[in-house]
Amino acid sequence: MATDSWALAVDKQESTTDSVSLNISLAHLLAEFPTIYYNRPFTCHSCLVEDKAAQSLLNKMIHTSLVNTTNQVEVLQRDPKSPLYSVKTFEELRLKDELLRGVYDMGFNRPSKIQENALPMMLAEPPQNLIAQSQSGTGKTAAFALAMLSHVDPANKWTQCLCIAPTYELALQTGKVIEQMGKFYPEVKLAYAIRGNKLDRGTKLQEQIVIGTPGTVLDWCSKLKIIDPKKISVFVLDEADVMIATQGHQDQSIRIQRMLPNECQMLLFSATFEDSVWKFAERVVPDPNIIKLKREEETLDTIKQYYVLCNDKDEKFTALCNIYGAITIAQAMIFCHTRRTAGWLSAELTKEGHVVALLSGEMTVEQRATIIERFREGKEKVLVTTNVCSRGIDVEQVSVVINFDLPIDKDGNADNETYLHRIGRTGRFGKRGLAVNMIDSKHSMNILNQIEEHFNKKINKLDTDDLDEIEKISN
Ligand SMILES: Nc1ncnc2c1ncn2[C@@H]1O[C@H](COP(=O)(O)OP(=O)(O)OP(=O)(O)O)[C@@H](O)[C@H]1O
Repeated sequence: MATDSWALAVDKQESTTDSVSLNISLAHLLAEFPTIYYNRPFTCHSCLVEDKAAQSLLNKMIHTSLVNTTNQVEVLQRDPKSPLYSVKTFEELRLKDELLRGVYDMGFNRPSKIQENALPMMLAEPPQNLIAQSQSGTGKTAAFALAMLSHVDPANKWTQCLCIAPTYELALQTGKVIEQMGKFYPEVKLAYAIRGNKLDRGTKLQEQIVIGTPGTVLDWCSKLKIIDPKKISVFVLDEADVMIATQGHQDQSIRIQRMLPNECQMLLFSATFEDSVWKFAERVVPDPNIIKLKREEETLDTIKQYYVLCNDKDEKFTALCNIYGAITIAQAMIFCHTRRTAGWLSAELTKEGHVVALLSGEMTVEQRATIIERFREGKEKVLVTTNVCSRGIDVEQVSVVINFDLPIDKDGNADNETYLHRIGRTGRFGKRGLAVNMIDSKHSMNILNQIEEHFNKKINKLDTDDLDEIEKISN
């Protein structure tokens, strides 16, 4: 599976890196492994389509503030009779001063929706197990980072909290949050259980919190006996949906969990909750409380959709220029099927004087995050991209979306879900939008018809040679 190849590539790369000493900060790690973290290009186009790990990382990098939703949190308590606590302030949690300072220093004024319920459960005595699901950017990482930091006893020089993440990069991102939040609590130390961080068998780890990938954590707990799993009181499994995409990681996570004491608190987080995640969660988290925050549904209701008939890509480009000539477009996203078309189109648009950003498959996650960030800040007005690059990314202020090529799945049929994601708006951002689909063959017309049928919405024809007609669509 594609995700496996990503994981394998990471594993391979990690295994070829030199060993580093422990007690290292994130900055130190990045300095040690710059090529892994920043410079690794994506090599396999098809891998990208499925690559949940890369998508997760990209989302983490671009979500520099909370994603707000109007949906209500659903809470299922293990013991429905026990009172349900939720908090509106961090003070109510009676955190240690050092941690409260850390939280405020990160600019958090009040708990996020998911944190309102999750934090009291995670900090309760006796400890409670939790399965929590909410989309990226809703505050899950910050929540369990705070829970781990609150639970450790800094006087005890052994590992008490263990957190596993699917990839090296995701582990580093989470470690960064723990380091930031624990900034005023220097007695608590963090170690990274990732390949390359080689330790001798029998070394006794003094760091109270360990974050790492399943393979290395398993080695440290069993083969190398660096961590005593019986002394772990909090176990966090992050990004469960990404984790289970790799069978090896799933098995390793379960083996780690089996070594922990019964009274250890188990916490599992996931951005999505398909059946497979649920089955896995039930295996690793006994008697859980469950918190779910639904993603806001996207709809096509406020979007005006059109199609344009052309003969080839040059005509599509002319049609695009005509649209630009007739209406004022604040910001547009243009989707192409291949990297090659995207490259060609962005070059052509640049020649026409547009300030264009190109998101392309060979870019690193870091480069992609920078481009998305710039576009979100309005530094570029046009973003040309392939679907692969933009999956899962919300750029809400875009008012015009052009499907230079329609989205198709691997069998060549209409990819309705992707169409909705490109064009749809959530209730919150229900402002009117405009979508134009470029049709250049019988096949693409057929795709368009499939899309119309699926959403039961008619898509009207637009004559881009008629400037008056184009002007009308922007009103
Ligand atoms: N209570 C809060 N107040 C303000 N900002 C917050 C709060 N909690 C988290 N954030 C910020 O919101 C962003 C998203 O939070 P976080 O990374 O914890 O979400 P997440 O659900 O774990 O997302 P992902 O699944 O992508 O890791 C981060 O920039 C984080 O610093």
